Amino acid sequence: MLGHIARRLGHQMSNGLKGMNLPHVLTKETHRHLQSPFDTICPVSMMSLWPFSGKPQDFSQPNSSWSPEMVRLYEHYNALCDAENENGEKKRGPWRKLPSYDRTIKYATGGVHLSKLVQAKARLFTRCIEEEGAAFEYVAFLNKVEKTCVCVFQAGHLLEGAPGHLHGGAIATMIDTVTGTLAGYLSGPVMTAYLNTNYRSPVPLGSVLLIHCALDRIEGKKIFVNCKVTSSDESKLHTEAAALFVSINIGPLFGTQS
Ligand SMILES: CCCCCCCC/C=C\CCCCCCCC(=O)SCCNC(=O)CCNC(=O)[C@H](O)C(C)(C)COP(=O)(O)OP(=O)(O)OC[C@H]1O[C@@H](n2cnc3c(N)ncnc32)[C@H](O)[C@@H]1OP(=O)(O)O
Repeated sequence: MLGHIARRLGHQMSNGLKGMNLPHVLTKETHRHLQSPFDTICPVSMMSLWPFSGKPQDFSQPNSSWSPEMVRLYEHYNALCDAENENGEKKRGPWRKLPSYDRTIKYATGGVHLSKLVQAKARLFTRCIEEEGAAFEYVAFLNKVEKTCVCVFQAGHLLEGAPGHLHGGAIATMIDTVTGTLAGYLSGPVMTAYLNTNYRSPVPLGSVLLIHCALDRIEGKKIFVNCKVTSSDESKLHTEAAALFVSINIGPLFGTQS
């Protein structure tokens, strides 16, 4: 039910919202799935789930803080999104650029325990610093066929850990985000159960990195994803990780019991 909505949302997000009337889709989907007599979350079907006042800002578009290497890699993966067939005609390939917003769903409040103020001010952690280039600059691409995701990440000056180097928590945050996005795309709403991270070599602050994630396997509601973080030319391994995501019921995220 809500899983279906979220999965559809994930698909639409990965399609870049092109040509979509999302408020309409969300309302239609929500109505379609929440009007069962068994649903206890009637209020959700009454409200718009569209979280943004106007057109949402996609924070994974190039901005003036992006280094030439960041732009080069963005353009490289972006070009893979439009493949050509044998006649030289443009067709959609397996790659999709994923848009990135500073919130996902307005009414995914995080639970009834949150105050209205916290709900109103909540932002996705990786998109909470407004100064361009200061923290997490990233863009992710999904390969639907291979069930992989690659993220180009430029680590800003506010993410320092050891002097001059990237904080391990910032690296783990990005791995969680990209592996979680892949798991969420494949299985609908999930939460991280574990994220085992091995830091192999330090990352100079300001570096551009590649985060490669791939699905290992799905066992029931468990989604296992592996991840490697390398330098932008892939010659240096910085971090390896293995993550387990578990499919969840998103009712509690809407402040309901189901
Ligand atoms: C909605 C839209 C979707 C669209 C998607 C695309 C859009 C993308 C947009 C934006 C991208 C942003 C992406 C950000 C991603 C960030 C994610 C986070 O950081 S989440 C925060 C940190 N995580 C927690 O706080 C969890 C806390 N833990 C829990 O809530 C529970 O423990 C949970 C949900 C993980 C599991 O609880 P249970 O009650 O549902 O399930 P049980 O029965 O305990 O476990 C199920 C199976 O998993 C195993 N399991 C659970 N935890 C395990 C563990 N730590 N290690 C090993 N196995 C574990 C169990 O042994 C069991 O296995 P057996 O079915 O018996 O084979």
